[in-house]
Amino acid sequence: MAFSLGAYAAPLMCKLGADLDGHAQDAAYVRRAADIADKSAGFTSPHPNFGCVIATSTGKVAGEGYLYAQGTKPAEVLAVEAGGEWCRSATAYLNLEPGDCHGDHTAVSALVQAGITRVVVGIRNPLQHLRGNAVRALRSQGLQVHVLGEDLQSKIIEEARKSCLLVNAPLIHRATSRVPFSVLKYAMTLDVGHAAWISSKKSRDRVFELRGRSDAIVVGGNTVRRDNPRLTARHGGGHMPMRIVLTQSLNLPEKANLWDVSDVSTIVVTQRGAKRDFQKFLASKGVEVVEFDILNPRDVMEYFHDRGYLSILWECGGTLAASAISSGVIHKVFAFVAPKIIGGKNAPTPVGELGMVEMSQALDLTDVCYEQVGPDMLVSGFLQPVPDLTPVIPSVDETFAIDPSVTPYESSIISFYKTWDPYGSFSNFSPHPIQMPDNGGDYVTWSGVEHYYQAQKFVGVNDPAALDCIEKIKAVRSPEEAARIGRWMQRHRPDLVCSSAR
Ligand SMILES: NC(=O)C1=CN([C@@H]2O[C@H](COP(=O)(O)OP(=O)(O)OC[C@H]3O[C@@H](n4cnc5c(N)ncnc54)[C@H](OP(=O)(O)O)[C@@H]3O)[C@@H](O)[C@H]2O)C=CC1
Ligand SMILES: Nc1c(N[C@@H]2O[C@H](COP(=O)(O)O)[C@@H](O)[C@H]2O)[nH]c(=O)[nH]c1=O
Repeated sequence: MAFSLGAYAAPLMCKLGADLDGHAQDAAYVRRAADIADKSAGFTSPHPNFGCVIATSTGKVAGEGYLYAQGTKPAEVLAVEAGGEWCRSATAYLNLEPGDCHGDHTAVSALVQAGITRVVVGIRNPLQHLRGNAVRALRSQGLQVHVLGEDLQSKIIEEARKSCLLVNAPLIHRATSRVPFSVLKYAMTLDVGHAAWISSKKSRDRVFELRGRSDAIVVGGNTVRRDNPRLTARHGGGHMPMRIVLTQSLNLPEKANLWDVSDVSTIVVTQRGAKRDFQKFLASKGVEVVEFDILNPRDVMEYFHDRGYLSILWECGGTLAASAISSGVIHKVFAFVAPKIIGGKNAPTPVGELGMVEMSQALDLTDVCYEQVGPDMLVSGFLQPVPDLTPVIPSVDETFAIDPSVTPYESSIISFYKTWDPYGSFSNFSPHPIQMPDNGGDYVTWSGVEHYYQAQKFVGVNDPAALDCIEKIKAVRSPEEAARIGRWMQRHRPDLVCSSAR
């Protein structure tokens, strides 16, 4: 049996719980696929989180894998590599119907070639142009495909399906609402949302993790003026989100931690025409400024959706939080509640004025979780439930397997900013290897365009550090990692950047 061991693919010959049968077994393995899929949240963005568990006919797990980062091997490929010969006549459990960024149905081919005979799919792909394609392709190859909620229905199956919806909530919300998935996070005492440090060190470590799962963090002008935050994910080696400041006045200090963009970028979003000189000052610091005619959270979020952002963490104060909630752009809330009371007649609230007067108008959270983090309680829940994308059509007839609730893409616009877009294979981040000539004219294979692009910044520079950087870029598995190394080096060692790339 040829097992290829790796951190993201594991051969296992154990049972998930004793004597699982029927729906219970299907549900348990799909949940497992969802659990491992979640391990790489943040790194996979803008891709969804994919997990695959392969179980033999006797219910033993032969192999499993999850997508480590965008552009790396699909979960299904890792799982069949780990399972080897044990995959013959086995069942593959997927939390999400595979997409097809390679244009060649890599995940489907891997399952078919490994001899898998049955596939259980947690949820269909929420993206219209991918939806139903892999299910149809697998069925056309003679595999039995069961989609939870369509071909399998019971309480336990419904719970497993829910775990699949939750693990890819950002993608599903983004696909249906056309704004990035937004999480509002705040810390409060038992009575108020004070400005000073409220939550414990453990809670703050948890915040770093939350930051690492997000594409960007949003704060308002007051928070920059009063807290001078850094908004970095300081949990070691994790994904670093961008920082976004929303300010109408642009009345911001010249000295601020957010203007240090050597490790991570900052975008300031403001009202058109605001303080032109300060805009120039920010630009000179490497901070991007974006102007809006009228600054409101919905327009800003639609803009960041179009720039390809998947998930946003709002760490603002109550004024902006209320405005964002009222605009309907906040999907989930994380409230850290510290067991302290500070009182105060004019004490700030974590969410400002929403115009509600009666408790019957209060917004209810759904799928609420309570978790003790050190001395604090973390209460989280959805302000907008994860949309249910189950098609109403029977899954046997795949011809009409298109979700009518997802707005069709404008036919005149070709979208390829992100790899999951309909023309995503044109994206720099698409996982297609390319061959390019080196200095001697010999063709060298690069993992993708982004790898090649980043490395070109340092080509021809007579310094061992430049060569070392090129080799590092070449070696990493994902385009995102290549981009991170290239951008980091460009900021920290501009002297290593060749003149044509400056
Ligand atoms: N307990 C906690 O978890 C947190 C507490 N805080 C505290 O909160 C205080 C700041 O609170 P607060 O002023 O509410 O928060 P913010 O500064 O986060 O948000 C308000 C500011 O956002 C800008 N803004 C841009 N667009 C809008 C809009 N459409 N609606 C509302 N504001 C918009 C304005 O900036 P401008 O004035 O520049 O135009 C406005 O003053 C600080 O003392 C900070 O310490 C902050 C974050 C978390
Ligand atoms: N006060 C408060 C928070 N405040 C948030 O954290 C920001 C500071 O981030 P940084 O500069 O990166 O450490 C601050 O501006 C505000 O958005 N967060 C919490 O987890 N707990 C707390 O008690």
